[in-house]
Amino acid sequence: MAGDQEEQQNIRDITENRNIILVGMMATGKSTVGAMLAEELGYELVDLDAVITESEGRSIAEIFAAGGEEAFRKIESAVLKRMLQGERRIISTGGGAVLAPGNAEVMLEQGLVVALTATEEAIIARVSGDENRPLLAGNAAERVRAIMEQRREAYRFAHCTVDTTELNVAEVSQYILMHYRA
Ligand SMILES: Nc1ncnc2c1ncn2[C@@H]1O[C@H](COP(=O)(O)OP(=O)(O)OP(=O)(O)O)[C@@H](O)[C@H]1O
Ligand SMILES: O=C(O)C1=C[C@@H](O)[C@@H](O)[C@H](O)C1
Ligand SMILES: [Mg+2]
Repeated sequence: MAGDQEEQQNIRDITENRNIILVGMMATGKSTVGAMLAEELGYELVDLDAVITESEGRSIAEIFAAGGEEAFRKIESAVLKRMLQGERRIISTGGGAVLAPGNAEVMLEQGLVVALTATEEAIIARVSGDENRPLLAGNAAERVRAIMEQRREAYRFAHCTVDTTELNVAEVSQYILMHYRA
């Protein structure tokens, strides 16, 4: 292959096999959009919360109940780093996977990092009636507001950001694919 062509092929190989890593607040759609992207691209879907639950043999609520948030974050960081060692993966992280020091840097190295956002109102509506998020126990709307305030800067490190408030899941996926293929 001539030099130029070879370089072009290398660039294509790198970009085409790159992981896509979805970060963002709870209920911005990381799991749902991740599943659609994996289907579209024929990539492996890695839903971090699901991998943690499976490898621990316990629910997220049980992990929080036994060791608190700190114990959960340790497990989450270890699983995240393990899952990032691969390619052609769609990695839907949990909402707090960006919090532990160093995780953001590893994500940026290992793929295209896309932050999903939504307004407080949209998030509160999407989590209503869902009991599976220990950090939202009690008054879920209050907890969403407090956590969003705490994490105001936490998702800014991403390569790009998509506001999902007015988009459906298919529209969010298409938008990400456009960025990925660009
Ligand atoms: N763009 C969207 N428009 C409307 N509803 C959505 C959208 N994206 C996701 N939802 C709905 O919001 C709920 C939460 O979505 P999902 O579980 O994908 O969020 P998540 O970001 O993975 O949350 P978590 O951080 O807790 O894992 C689901 O009921 C899903 O169908
Ligand atoms: O935002 C968070 O901190 C969390 C989000 C979920 O995906 C789970 O990872 C867990 O409930 C914690
Ligand atoms: Mg999820």
